[in-house]
Amino acid sequence: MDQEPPFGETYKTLLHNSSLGEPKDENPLIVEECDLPLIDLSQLNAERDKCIKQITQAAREWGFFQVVNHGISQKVLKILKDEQTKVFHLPFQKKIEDNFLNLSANSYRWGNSKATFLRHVPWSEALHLSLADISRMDECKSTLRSTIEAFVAVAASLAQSLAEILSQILGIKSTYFQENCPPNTSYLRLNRYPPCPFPSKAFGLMPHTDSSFLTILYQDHVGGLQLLKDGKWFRVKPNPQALVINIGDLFQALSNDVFKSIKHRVVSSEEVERFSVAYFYCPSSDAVIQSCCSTKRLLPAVYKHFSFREYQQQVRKDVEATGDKVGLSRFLL
Ligand SMILES: O=C(O)CCC(=O)C(=O)O
Ligand SMILES: [Fe+2]
Repeated sequence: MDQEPPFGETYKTLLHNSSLGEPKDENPLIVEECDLPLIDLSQLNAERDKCIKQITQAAREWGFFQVVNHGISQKVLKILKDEQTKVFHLPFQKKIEDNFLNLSANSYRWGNSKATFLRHVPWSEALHLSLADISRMDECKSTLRSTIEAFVAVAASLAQSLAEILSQILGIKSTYFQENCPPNTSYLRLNRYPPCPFPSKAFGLMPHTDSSFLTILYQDHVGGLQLLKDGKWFRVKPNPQALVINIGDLFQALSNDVFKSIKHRVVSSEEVERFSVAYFYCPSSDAVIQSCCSTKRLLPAVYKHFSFREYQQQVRKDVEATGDKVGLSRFLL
């Protein structure tokens, strides 16, 4: 189909060599179903302390949880999925045009041109948008744009509220996120995972942690998201009413390892395409991340101070050099 990126042709050699020297999987065979903690955010009104405790506990123990009554209507989520489908179903040649949807260069991404192993090729395509880009989006895609804007407006305030809740037990001042994450410093990523003929050889998205403070994910009904907990991979069962929240590297560093940025990956289906939307709550490039050592936890800092710019540059450098991200361990003291 002319909508599909040319995975088979581009990665022919990697496919051919795929049994040779590919990096080893971490526990590839053990995949279990898991019931992520499911938190009803409407309880923040009636039983605030109990709900805050659930959120904090989930972030410590899992680094991942799901929320319902999150404020994003099912109607917005449905229109977003429909619009996302239309955009990714445009011909591949159109998607790689300069100025596609009037977005910045490299907003449309697929595969990984730097990969030297099939294991490092994400069998997926994505639109990676800085929030500042959204207002420039092509007028002829006005429904996509207005739906993204509706999603982002709620996601932004949800992200800030969750971050503020989580920061309470760390003793971080309540204005920290307001000050460091002004509007438009976060990112939105629309993902599409085409059916993959070799789901055991290539990931839809390889194991990674997110570089954000936290990520809000909306996944469709197909499934395929897995997370690594206690050395085992767990499938996250799709819940159409829920959003998935995960802690990112910046919160792990800020919390001095109290909250965990957990590795996750996507295993594609052989038969059906899958869509997801990820909102990465990020600070401005100049923001300095400094491990908090709250009065209750006088543990020495685990990480050096670093700016978000330094972190992003290091990630880019590692991905270019090896096809993979090293992440927080680069900044250990
Ligand atoms: O598609 C998914 O379920 C996960 C997406 C993801 O992890 C990401 O975009 O960073
Ligand atoms: Fe992710």
